[in-house]
Amino acid sequence: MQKQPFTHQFILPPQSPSAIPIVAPDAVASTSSQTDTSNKPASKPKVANVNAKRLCRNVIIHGFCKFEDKGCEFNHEVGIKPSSQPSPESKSTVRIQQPTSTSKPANAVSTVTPDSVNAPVFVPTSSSTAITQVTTTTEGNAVNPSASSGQNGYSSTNGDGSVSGLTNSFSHFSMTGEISGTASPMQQHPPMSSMGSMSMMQPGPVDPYYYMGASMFDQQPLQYHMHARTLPHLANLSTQQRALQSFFTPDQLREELARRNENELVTIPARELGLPQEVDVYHSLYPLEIRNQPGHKSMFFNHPTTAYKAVSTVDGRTYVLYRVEGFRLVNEQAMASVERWRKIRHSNIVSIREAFTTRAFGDPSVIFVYQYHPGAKTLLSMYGMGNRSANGSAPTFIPETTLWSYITQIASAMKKVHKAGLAVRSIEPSKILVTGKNRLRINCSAALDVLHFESGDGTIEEHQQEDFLAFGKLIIELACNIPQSSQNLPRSFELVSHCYSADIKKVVLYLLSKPDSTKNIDHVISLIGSRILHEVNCNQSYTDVLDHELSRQLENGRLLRLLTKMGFINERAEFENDPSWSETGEKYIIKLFRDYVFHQTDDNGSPRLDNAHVVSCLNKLDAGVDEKIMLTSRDDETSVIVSYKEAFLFSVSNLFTMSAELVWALVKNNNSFLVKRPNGVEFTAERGNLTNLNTFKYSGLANNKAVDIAAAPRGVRVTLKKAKQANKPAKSTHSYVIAKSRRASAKSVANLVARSGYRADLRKAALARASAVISSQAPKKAKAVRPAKGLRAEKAAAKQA
Ligand SMILES: Nc1ncnc2c1ncn2[C@@H]1O[C@H](COP(=O)(O)OP(=O)(O)OP(=O)(O)O)[C@@H](O)[C@H]1O
Repeated sequence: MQKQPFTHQFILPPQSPSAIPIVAPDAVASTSSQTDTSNKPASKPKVANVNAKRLCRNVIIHGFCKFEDKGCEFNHEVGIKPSSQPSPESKSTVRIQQPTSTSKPANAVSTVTPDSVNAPVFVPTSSSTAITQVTTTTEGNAVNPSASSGQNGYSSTNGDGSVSGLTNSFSHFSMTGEISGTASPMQQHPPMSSMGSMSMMQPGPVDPYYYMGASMFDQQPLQYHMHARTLPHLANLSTQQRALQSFFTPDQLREELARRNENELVTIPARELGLPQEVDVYHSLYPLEIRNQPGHKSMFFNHPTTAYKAVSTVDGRTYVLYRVEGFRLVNEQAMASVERWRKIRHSNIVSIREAFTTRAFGDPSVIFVYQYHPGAKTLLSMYGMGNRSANGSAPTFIPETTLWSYITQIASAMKKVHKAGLAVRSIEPSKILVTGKNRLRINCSAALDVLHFESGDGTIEEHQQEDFLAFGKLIIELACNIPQSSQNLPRSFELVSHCYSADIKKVVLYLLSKPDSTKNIDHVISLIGSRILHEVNCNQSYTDVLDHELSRQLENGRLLRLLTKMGFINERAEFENDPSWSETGEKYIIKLFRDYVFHQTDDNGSPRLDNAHVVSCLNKLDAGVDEKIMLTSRDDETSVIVSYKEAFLFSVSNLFTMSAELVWALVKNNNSFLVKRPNGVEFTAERGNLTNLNTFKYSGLANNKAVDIAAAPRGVRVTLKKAKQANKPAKSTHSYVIAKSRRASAKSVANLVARSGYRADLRKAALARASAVISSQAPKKAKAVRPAKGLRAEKAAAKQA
């Protein structure tokens, strides 16, 4: 059966809620009606009944009626408006006037149901086709995806947004196969043809997108690829979405680390503070606390003391100098205990570096040098024990888990010290530092051993027993959070029993019990028991958190390396006149890629600061994905389509074509082969370095031509670097195995390295290395053992017997 030719009339089934029947304007309708009428067979009998005026349901549903010529009594004249006698179905349909070139549907928007926005969105049949169209525009204006919408191939609407303009713009996407050139399979069997067979829409020359509704084309299409959507509120993020902050270190941790850095870096010219410029090898002294009363005696040292932060000229690190003022050290032997303390490494002890006497402050002073923990506070200042006695404020109780954590840490430190045959002697709220969340470190180790050496105030065992008492008092003071609370023990125990579990009291009672030779730290640890496990668990969980943070920073490091690489390559002064960096060279792509990543602009030419775009581009570059992007020059004259993979390869190859001097400048202090010796000599273990010295001449990493000599299963293997294949690791070297006599091998090595003009400057080093390798392969001579005589012979005989 022959299908009805396409007309301007669509009558869609009323059952479909989103269907929009489109009716031709009256003029057209009447014309077509007349035409249809004229074409009607004259013999067709006029049906006098009512049905003759009603539109056939087949026409409504299918667009035609196969019984039209077989006696169907309904009206098949689709051009005639059935409004004269509307069918029940037609009442529910929404009608849109078809726009003509002269009349724009002013009320079209208002008559269209909201569902009409669900009309299919325009999708070009092939992106590459679209891009080719765009890039080879006859006006010579290559189009940047980030350029204005007028050039993006989507909006060739007239300034007034008229539909005629739109029809033209889409004409080359027509599905009728009428476009020039070979029709794609898609065009030969357009999807709409199947719709046509359903009589929803007939295939024909009319733009199939027309019915999408004129109102959709009145506005400029949004550039979805240009504008990142605003993220939903933090509370509404779905599982795959992440807030921007989640890519970086949490604020609290960052703040803490930044504060520590600041503490470490802060400095004031020593002269302003009336301090010496240098004390021994330390400079940039900065007092860690301001003393209001000069000559204030420390309760602990029983001497005026001051703590300074200072930088060592030896290793550039920051340390704390504890100055005990006006102390004359008579016996040099006193310093011996410092050596023993230096060997103690424990996470809850501030390690001591050295101690010395000085007159740099104008008086005889003893200086103890300790590791610096930026931002550390003493337990005393942290819990305000000292201040509270003055202002009488109520004590705040330390949570029991925190108290157990403190007890565990101090017990652990004591165990280490006692095991080393020393006594802590500084378990005091003013000498215990808090260096992180609930992290304690016992400070001022060795100080009393040195200062009280002369007076000989007791044995190590006695001091260890004192440690137990000091520990017990500390727990009482922390638990009650009242200074000197250990002096009123019955009252303090009452308070402790009231606020904490009985286990704490048990530990304190043991610690404060009469000194006894059987009293030891192991017993204290057994009393702490399972609390230690809790502490270990907490610490490991915290380590996991920090590990996680570290791994995220690792990703940042990777991206930074990529950025650094691009930074090294782009806009180098020495490439200014290099033709391979011209506007057409392959290296130019890296420049364009940089612009694509960082210098995108919006329609108004304002910079787009889209972090997600930058991170995504760099990740794709790093992974070398095949996705293609169009890079456009700043003057819009050149457009290149490359994949991330190609861009990655260009960037790598260009990095390797950097000058050897530049590579050396980059790697000389930062490479994984470096072996630094304490005496200042730097060795390196990279291949291609004949002397293993970290110098430019011998560097196997930096030099384009380098020689490596190593032992082969037989003879020596000489490997030469191929300068031209530097960016292809598999092909970048050439190896020769020389298995000859020592002299002949030396000659061959010299020929390879020097006579060919490869690296004459390495001749001597190459010969020395080859000789050493050959020597190492020579069979070892058995040592002639002297026969034993005399006493030795007798001893040997006795041994054997
Ligand atoms: N190793 C260190 N790292 C960082 N800061 C430290 C270190 N040692 C001490 N401090 C800081 O120096 C300041 C002074 O320490 P000091 O031991 O003199 O405390 P103090 O309360 O004044 O005791 P005292 O009453 O005995 O003088 C403290 O605020 C402490 O935070």
